[in-house]
Amino acid sequence: MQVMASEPVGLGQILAGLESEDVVQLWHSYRMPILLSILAVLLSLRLYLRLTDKKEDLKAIPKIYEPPVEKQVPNVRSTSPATTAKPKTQAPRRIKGELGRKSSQDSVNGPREIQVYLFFSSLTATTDKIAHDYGKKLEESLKATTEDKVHFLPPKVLDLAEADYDEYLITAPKVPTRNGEGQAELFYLFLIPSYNIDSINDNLLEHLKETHHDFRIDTTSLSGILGYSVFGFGSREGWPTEEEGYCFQAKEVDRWMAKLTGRKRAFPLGMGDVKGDGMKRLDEWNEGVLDVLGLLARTGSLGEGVVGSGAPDESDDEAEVDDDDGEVILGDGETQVLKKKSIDDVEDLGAIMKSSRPDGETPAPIAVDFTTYGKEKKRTPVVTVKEMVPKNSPTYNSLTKQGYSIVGSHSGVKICRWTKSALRGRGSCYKFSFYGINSHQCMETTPSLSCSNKCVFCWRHGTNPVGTSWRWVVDPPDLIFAGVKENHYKKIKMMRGVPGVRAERFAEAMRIRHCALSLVGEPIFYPHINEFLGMLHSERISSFLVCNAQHPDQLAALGHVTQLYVSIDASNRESLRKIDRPLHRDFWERFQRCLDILREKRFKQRTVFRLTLVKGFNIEDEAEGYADLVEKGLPCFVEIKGVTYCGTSTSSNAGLTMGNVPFYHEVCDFVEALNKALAKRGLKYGIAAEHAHSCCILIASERFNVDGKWHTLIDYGKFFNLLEEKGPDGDFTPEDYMGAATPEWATWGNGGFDPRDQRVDRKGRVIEI
Ligand SMILES: Cc1cc2nc3c(=O)[nH]c(=O)nc-3n(C[C@H](O)[C@H](O)[C@H](O)COP(=O)(O)O)c2cc1C
Ligand code: SF4
Repeated sequence: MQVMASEPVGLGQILAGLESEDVVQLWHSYRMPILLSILAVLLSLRLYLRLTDKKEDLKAIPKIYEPPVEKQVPNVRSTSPATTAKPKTQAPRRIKGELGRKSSQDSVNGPREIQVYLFFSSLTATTDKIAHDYGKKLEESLKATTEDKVHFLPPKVLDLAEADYDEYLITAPKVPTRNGEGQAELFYLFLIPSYNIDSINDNLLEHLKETHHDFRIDTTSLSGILGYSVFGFGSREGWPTEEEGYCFQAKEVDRWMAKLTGRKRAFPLGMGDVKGDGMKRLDEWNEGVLDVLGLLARTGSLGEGVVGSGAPDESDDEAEVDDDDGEVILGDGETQVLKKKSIDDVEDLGAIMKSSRPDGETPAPIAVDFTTYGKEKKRTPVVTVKEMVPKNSPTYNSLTKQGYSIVGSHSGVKICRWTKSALRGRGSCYKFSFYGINSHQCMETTPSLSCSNKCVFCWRHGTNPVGTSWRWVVDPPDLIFAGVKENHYKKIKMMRGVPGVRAERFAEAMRIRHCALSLVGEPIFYPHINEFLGMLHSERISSFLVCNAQHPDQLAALGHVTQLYVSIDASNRESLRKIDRPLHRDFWERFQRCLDILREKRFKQRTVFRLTLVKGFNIEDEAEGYADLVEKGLPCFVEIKGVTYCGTSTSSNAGLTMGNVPFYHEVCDFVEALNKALAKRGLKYGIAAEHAHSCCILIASERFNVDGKWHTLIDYGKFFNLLEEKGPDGDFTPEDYMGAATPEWATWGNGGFDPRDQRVDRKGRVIEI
């Protein structure tokens, strides 16, 4: 074999050309360099592996134990030896809050102990004195609240000018229980006057803000406390409104505490004018705070709706709550919420109702003609067939998901959008402007979720049963009355932790004064509606009842209500058929009879026509037709309202789009045309009031115009007195309980927004008016 040194030859070629002797020969000649090269390669490989060793063994064989987790340090800013002695880590540690914990008490022996801290600031000593007096009063009240399993330690009153923020306002301090075996749970109260000059409040706010933004600390580092509440003092003399700075620093403290505690606002921010209602407001706030502390003592939780309570329906996120509720209004001022589609149409519902029976059977229900409830007819006992909204039915699930509480088997209650808005001082519904109804004291309910129409503008036909006769179990009125009240109050209480809720309105809301029987369904469908009304009135709760002009016998048999509405959704037969999609074949005749009954009742009841305007359905060229209907029924009032579109499947199924929603100026034009048409007929009516915010205008009979002034408000006290004196069928007229003059700001041309409140847009931003 020849190896050509001058040409580069491949190892393969060389080996291929070798005989076995050649190989031996080659080995003898080159074995030393070969062996040395192999050794060098092995040594370099070993060296390389050692240098690049990354403990890959973790991947292959997981460790069977974890190193002990470093214990939490309570106070990162503290310089105490206990803190500095802790082992340090390279990266900054995060101090964590304890959101969602039910009880922070570690003690296993003895009762739980709760320590209330009352923080205050004071420049001119007023709050200093109030805080110390209040501290003593609180101590007495808490003694009474103390239960076997819970002990309230005497409250500690702390001046924010002296208190160590690091100790109390970074993380919850560890306060040993009396037997030293555990830790007390903490509750914070703040009494904060506001100053538009530099003061201790600025330090406090700066501290809260810094703590929230400190990257080493959990953003909710104070979530270890049970809850907090703030009360602010200010002076309306110098700072008349909140926009002008009234109690502005208390609001700020409340806001930052909400962030730091993970929204554990146990009771809404209270505010009081030091030269006016200050002490009264403080008392109201104190009552609320005591209620919550009582609840904490009994249950260890802040109650439903408050974050940290662990309840499924904890209040919304601070930021989210500032947004619009996501509620949609269709048809009228009453809140009708539909966020999610559940059932597409009423036809589905029939099938669902059938299939929802536990036994899967579909018995032929015996229809009970509820129209036998008329005065002259004998009441037929109602045959129990099945429940209208059984607990396991999709209807039930759908309604409860939308925020309804179902009471018994056919009644519902829901806190309306305006009630929430009024609680937050963001405006009441048009019924406040027109009739003096306090929205935050109004309960919206129905004793019958079922209805006999499928109105295009009403989303409700998508989720609740329909029928022309009552075919269901009938719940007794006392069960419904107790149930709706209980659920209404429960829902109001859930607003406690919502930002912006005003303490005084919250306190007032715990007394229902009005009931709007118009939520969903047809209230007079319920066979015991008169008994139910009697219960409302016996507690001096006013009744605004809305019916759909399809049940003349029930209408005729109805006793006194504070205000009686009939929905007038169209001015002629064809239009009514298209818009209301009634189930009754003789719907037009029923409608006409209802108008006749209303005419007869006009000197006994405050009768109202409610018109809901839907562009393309019932506005165009119908002013004259509506005027004819007014001439027939001669109602005391005509409420005209533009439909509000929600964009849900149900409304779009009904062929409704945003294009069907009239602008406010279009509603105004219509109202003026109707007013002219009424005058043309010699009818004595006039445009009395408006609530532009909800696109609603009121035409009133001149019976309610005294000396050139409209008197659309109601004297509720008088109404109840008359009712008590004369009974539900007694002889008294709407004029007998006519209230004071309609406030100037609510009259036609003045917008109608309650000047006490602040107007906000859908994102909660203040609207300048
Ligand atoms: C210098 C000064 C500035 C004030 N600024 C405001 C203010 O901006 N907004 C407000 O509502 N009240 C304001 N007030 C009213 C105080 O909040 C109110 O008088 C309070 O009760 C004072 O409490 P104190 O006596 O404990 O300091 C101010 C009072 C003072 C003396
Ligand atoms: S009347 Fe009552 S229930 Fe109806 S919208 Fe007004 S506040 Fe709500």
